[in-house]
Amino acid sequence: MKRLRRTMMFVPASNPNMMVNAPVFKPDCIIFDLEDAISLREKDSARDLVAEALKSIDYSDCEVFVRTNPLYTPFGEEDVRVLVAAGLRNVRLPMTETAEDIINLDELLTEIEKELGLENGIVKILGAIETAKGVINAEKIATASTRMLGISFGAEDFTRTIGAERSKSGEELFVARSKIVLAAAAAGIDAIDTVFSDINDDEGFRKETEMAKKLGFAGKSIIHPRQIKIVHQVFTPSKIDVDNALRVIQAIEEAEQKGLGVISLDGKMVDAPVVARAERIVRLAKGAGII
Ligand SMILES: CC(C)(COP(=O)(O)OP(=O)(O)OC[C@H]1O[C@@H](n2cnc3c(N)ncnc32)[C@H](O)[C@@H]1OP(=O)(O)O)[C@@H](O)C(=O)NCCC(=O)NCCSC(=O)C[C@@](O)(CC(=O)O)C(=O)O
Ligand SMILES: [Mg+2]
Repeated sequence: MKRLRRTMMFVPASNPNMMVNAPVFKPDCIIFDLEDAISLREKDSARDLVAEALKSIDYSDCEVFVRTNPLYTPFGEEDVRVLVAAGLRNVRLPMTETAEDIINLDELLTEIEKELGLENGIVKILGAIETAKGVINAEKIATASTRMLGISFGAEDFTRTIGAERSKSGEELFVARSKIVLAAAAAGIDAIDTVFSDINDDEGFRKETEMAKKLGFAGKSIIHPRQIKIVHQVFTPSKIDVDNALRVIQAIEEAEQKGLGVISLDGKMVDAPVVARAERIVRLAKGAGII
């Protein structure tokens, strides 16, 4: 079954306490961060900490990613080499701006997999798009490698690159968000929305999360455990949604037996796209364990 990626929680890779506790909060995914949350002085020790954590802590209830440093920095290649050897299977590549950025990582992973005797392609990539150039190239990035499992949006860096202030209403992000969702959908991979930095503003966070869901994102990057519940509430179908979806599927199955492809249910047309949406809701509900 397709994995749920409603929450991707950043955990600074210099904080052993947070690294140990992160799975207890049950985010769908954990991202150990070696990039912006780690100072230059700590880059090597943080990488070693992640390697140790991957080898010794059971993260099996969460999907684990590492946000490595970009490959154009002195740390990126070493991050990937050391951590794949320690068991990492998902790389979140920051500041992805072109298809070449992904292709370079793909080639490095191919080389490392060969050296370690791993199956070719076992390590997957999530490309983090967080610049104007990255947004413009989103379609090419999303299809640059068969390893791609998603693309994410990073609004903090993005607003910096376009010279805008980040607002809570998010008008300055609308086009970029939609472009990322479209690129991911066309490539058949997940789109993950950006972080919301004001940990204490639950109402603002919920609004932004609801908007991300409406736009078509599969989930949201987060920075604090208290944001998990809100995202899971928003991205998990409600009981009413699930009941309606099950009724739609049952109604269309009965109709098909009578040779009908389109019917009406409670005064609303039910045809193939409506059924496909209902099936998606059931899949999400099953993934979330509520069916
Ligand atoms: C903000 C704060 C310091 C607050 O900490 P505080 O300790 O004051 O919080 P408290 O409320 O006291 O925590 C209560 C209990 O929860 C534990 N706890 C808290 N947070 C936890 C956590 N994340 N994981 C596990 N455990 C956690 C804590 O250890 C404590 O446990 P305990 O002591 O046992 O009670 C902390 O959350 C934190 O560091 N967050 C991650 C920050 C980060 O990684 N930023 C970089 C990624 S974004 C970026 O780069 C932008 C981007 O690139 C994005 C893109 O591209 O997508 C772009 O451009 O947009
Ligand atoms: Mg960033």
